[in-house]
Amino acid sequence: MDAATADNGRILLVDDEAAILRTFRYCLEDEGYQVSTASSAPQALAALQQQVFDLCFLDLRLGDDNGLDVLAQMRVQAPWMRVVIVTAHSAVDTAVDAMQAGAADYLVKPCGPDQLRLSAAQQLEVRHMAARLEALEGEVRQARSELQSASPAMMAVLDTARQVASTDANILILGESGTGKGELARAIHGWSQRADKAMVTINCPSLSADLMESELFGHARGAFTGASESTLGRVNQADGGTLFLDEIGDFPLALQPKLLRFIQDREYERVGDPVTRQANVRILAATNLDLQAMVNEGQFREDLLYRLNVITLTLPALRDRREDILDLAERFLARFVSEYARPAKGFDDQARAALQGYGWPGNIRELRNVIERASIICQGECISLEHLGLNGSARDDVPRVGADMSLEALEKAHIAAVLAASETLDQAARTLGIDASTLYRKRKQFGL
Ligand SMILES: Nc1ncnc2c1ncn2[C@@H]1O[C@H](COP(=O)(O)OP(=O)(O)OP(=O)(O)O)[C@@H](O)[C@H]1O
Repeated sequence: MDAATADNGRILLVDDEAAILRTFRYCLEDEGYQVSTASSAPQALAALQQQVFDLCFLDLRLGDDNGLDVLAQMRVQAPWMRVVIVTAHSAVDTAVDAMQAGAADYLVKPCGPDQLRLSAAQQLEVRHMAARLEALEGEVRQARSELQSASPAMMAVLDTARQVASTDANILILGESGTGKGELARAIHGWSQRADKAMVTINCPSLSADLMESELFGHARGAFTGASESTLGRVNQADGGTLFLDEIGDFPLALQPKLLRFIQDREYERVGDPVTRQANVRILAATNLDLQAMVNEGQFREDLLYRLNVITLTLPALRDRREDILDLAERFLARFVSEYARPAKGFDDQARAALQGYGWPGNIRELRNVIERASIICQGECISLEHLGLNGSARDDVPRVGADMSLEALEKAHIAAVLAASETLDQAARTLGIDASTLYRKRKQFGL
């Protein structure tokens, strides 16, 4: 017998015969459903106002009340709820009327426990499928609206992403920081056949090699000091679904062979446990680093790179998809004014021109932050230039020769500005007069 939980199904029994309510209740509770009862029409309708039900067994003969009227009110109050009419043999005609009025099915009394159980299981399956469909439609709407774009460069990336989403190919998502790599990974998972399974994200820079191994693959109890309980690991959680390795460039070099083996053979061992386990996981990875340069430097394994980048998607920087800036700004504004209950409704002409013309080195993340701040400080309906603070932040970032700053701070600011203005890392390296691997090292050193 399962424990009764709302997840299994919430059922309302409506009958004016106490004995029937009792027997039905026992039978359905034994199946693990959560059951409530009502012995009159007003009680039934009151129950619907207090709780959400997935299914109702409704006897149409309820004292003086007309069961068909009750059904009509139920359809208005809880249109998602499946209603099964329970009727005497002599009143089957009314049950047919009830089905025309929206009931899902009917049972003829006396009905045995098997019939009741079967009916409940069938109706709840339909209800759960409808709920799942609703959730999926919501996700699809969400993914569409979040990632819609009018920029040819971005549309091309989205087209490829949709096409490859349904395959099991590993995908490497490249792009500057803040371009929406995490957002795209979530959308790909949502478009894939694994959408109803988990997407598990690991943020690689946050973990050392040892911690990463046990986080990824799990560990046995006592495997190391402090391992007081066994854990299953993220790979296990992602079984059947997607594992998203964010900032893969920071994945510990020492652990890369184990990740490679897992990707190749889908096999792994927990730390401190020799049993070989399997998990069917699709890998998405993202980085803003130049992995090929890292391979050349001996910082990243080439064989792992080739496993990860079966498909590579490169997200354009925001300055290269200017068609989307105002649309994104308006969507962020709508979101934040509603979140913070602020009065702003739009942007004036100067603010629009500034948003459109700015370089956005921090990409969509920076745009989002600018709009969040503007929506909070703007007291009126129109956001203007002063609320955006774009000139101020740009001035602060510009290094001035001879200013009171260290050589290192000057170097960092100059590299950041050149990176923001360059199409590619190679171009930035050429402008700076250094080679790509030196640029890689400097970016790492300065956290750019
Ligand atoms: N198309 C979009 N629509 C709305 N918001 C977006 C979109 N793309 C990204 N964002 C938002 O911008 C911010 C940065 O996105 P995300 O974290 O996906 O970028 P990233 O490229 O993974 O950044 P990093 O490399 O720094 O991890 C997040 O707040 C995200 O919700």
